[in-house]
Amino acid sequence: MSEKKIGGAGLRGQSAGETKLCTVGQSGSGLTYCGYDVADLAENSTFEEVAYLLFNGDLPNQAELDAYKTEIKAMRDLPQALKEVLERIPADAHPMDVMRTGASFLGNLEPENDFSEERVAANRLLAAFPAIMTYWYRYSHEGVKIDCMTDEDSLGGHFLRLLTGKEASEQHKRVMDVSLILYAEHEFNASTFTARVCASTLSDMYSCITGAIGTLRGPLHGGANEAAMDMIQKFTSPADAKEQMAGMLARKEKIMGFGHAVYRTSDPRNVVIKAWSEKLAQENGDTSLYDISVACEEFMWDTKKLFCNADFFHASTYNYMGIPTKLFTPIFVCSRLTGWAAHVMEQRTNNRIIRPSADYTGVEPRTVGPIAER
Ligand SMILES: CC(=O)SCCNC(=O)CCNC(=O)[C@H](O)C(C)(C)COP(=O)(O)OP(=O)(O)OC[C@H]1O[C@@H](n2cnc3c(N)ncnc32)[C@H](O)[C@@H]1OP(=O)(O)O
Ligand SMILES: O=C([O-])CC(=O)C(=O)O
Repeated sequence: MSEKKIGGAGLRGQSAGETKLCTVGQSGSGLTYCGYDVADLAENSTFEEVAYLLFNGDLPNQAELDAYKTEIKAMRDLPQALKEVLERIPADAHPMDVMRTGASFLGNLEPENDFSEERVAANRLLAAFPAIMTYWYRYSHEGVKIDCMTDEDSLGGHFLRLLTGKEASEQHKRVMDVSLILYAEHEFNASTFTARVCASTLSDMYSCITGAIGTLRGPLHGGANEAAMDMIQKFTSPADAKEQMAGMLARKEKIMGFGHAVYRTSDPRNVVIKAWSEKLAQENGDTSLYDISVACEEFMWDTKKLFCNADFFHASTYNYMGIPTKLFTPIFVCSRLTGWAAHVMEQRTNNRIIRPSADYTGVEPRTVGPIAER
């Protein structure tokens, strides 16, 4: 096997375009959406305000926010044909495949006919994703056909109610809101770049989002929150976590939820979600999952100088809220839809088809010989 190329591989460090939406790692570790620090947004805004910000470039005033929330609340239900498709997807399907099919099928029923409908398509997906995920989950796992409309004020609260059929606590609703804010946007990450490449061919919003979901699914990207949960659940104590992780590193296994393509010393989303994980652990009374997670964080920093990315403490946070592990990455979809759609709209305002070049490393030119002589 030839030696792995690190330098320019994966387009690392290269600018592939301009954006007004986000900066990542500009001061080493910072993250801003349209000029606002993500920690400020997580403390002082709601996910709906962030969605509005990404789609419009500015935070809404109260009247604008009220109107926006009313608009997307009315779009939460699913068409009957989509419910029937979701009912046919087996319980052991990957929930990200369900999200991909849900987005794609909705695009058949309610296509974006031209770019003047891009906001409607984006808002429709935003409003419908929680029901796409939970309608399939509860039908396939519990045999229940849920009512996809709720009176919940926030998208996070709406999702939690669809998942359990009961109203979640104010604390859990707020944690979900913060989580959706943290995951909303991240510049030219792999899934967003996929969406922009698709948009650059002048394709429709649903195709861009469907492609982005497929890209987010992988464990090196959004799938890491689920993979991190699978890992920490196997550890019996902080000491066991350190011992097992040492073995994983010796076997050159990737530790999910650690490291980043852009940040070098920390991911600013980690400190926010870690604090919520700790609060939920205390509320729960059993802090062992949080303690194990902290041991993992210490071990990875001490041995490899690798830090937790946004995904790692999301695992324990969601687990403390009783969310099934297989829904972790689909929740990421519900949030990142805002970033993806905003990038699609931005790409369309100043478009040139994205088509880079490749350095050829294949065989020298040759001719096709007769098949009997090959
Ligand atoms: C929301 C998100 O999408 S955040 C990212 C979520 N993904 C994960 O948590 C998966 C685990 N992490 C990784 O695989 C990587 O750190 C990535 C994909 C996030 C970034 O990849 P890169 O930019 O190539 O990482 P970077 O250049 O810093 O790392 C180089 C070396 O560091 C080591 N390294 C980086 N991350 C890890 C890790 N989590 N575990 C073990 N070793 C690691 C590896 O030795 C890697 O060498 P390799 O190419 O032989 O695997
Ligand atoms: O930026 C990246 O490469 C991955 C990431 O953290 C994200 O998409 O949130």
